[in-house]
Amino acid sequence: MGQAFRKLFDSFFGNNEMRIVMLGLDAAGKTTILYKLHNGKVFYTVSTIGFNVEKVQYKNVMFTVWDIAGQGKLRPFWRHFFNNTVGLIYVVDSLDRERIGIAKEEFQAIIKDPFMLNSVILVFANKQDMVYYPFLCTCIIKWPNVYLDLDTYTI
Ligand SMILES: Nc1nc2c(ncn2[C@@H]2O[C@H](COP(=O)(O)OP(=O)(O)OP(=O)(O)O)[C@@H](O)[C@H]2O)c(=O)[nH]1
Ligand SMILES: [Mg+2]
Repeated sequence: MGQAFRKLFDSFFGNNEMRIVMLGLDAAGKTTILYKLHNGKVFYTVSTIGFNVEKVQYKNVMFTVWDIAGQGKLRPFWRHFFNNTVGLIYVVDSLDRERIGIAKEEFQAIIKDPFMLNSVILVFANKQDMVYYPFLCTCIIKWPNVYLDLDTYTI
């Protein structure tokens, strides 16, 4: 499990079962990450219709990680998963420059939702293995509980 994910999971010390949602545009890599977190393996994936859910044990805490479909027509359903959520992993495809504006708008809509106001947030810049010039992190973190993660982590 990579440093970015450890940082997120460590912030929940003291509780014994928690729910985390993983969101992002279609093909960002959410399902791939879910199964890598769950059992360390990368599987062939098809675009999710609905959601996948797996338990991820970290130290003595059990996380239930919900990977929700990211296709445009399915995004209106995201908000139904916000209740009782302690953490958000927002996955961005670093190669998908064309839709970075849409990814930003969707992210802004999520963090404005009243159910998400106290969530810990990890923004994960995925597919860094394919980026010719790896990101230099020069971003300003404005939101109080956002970890902006642009390092070349592998999970
Ligand atoms: N090169 C590279 N490809 C990746 C990475 N993560 C995922 N992919 C590929 O990206 C494609 C989409 O991955 P998924 O995990 O299915 O994407 P998703 O976010 O679950 O998409 P939806 O289910 O449609 O919301 C697949 O072909 C993956 O193999 C990565 O870190 N690097
Ligand atoms: Mg998926």
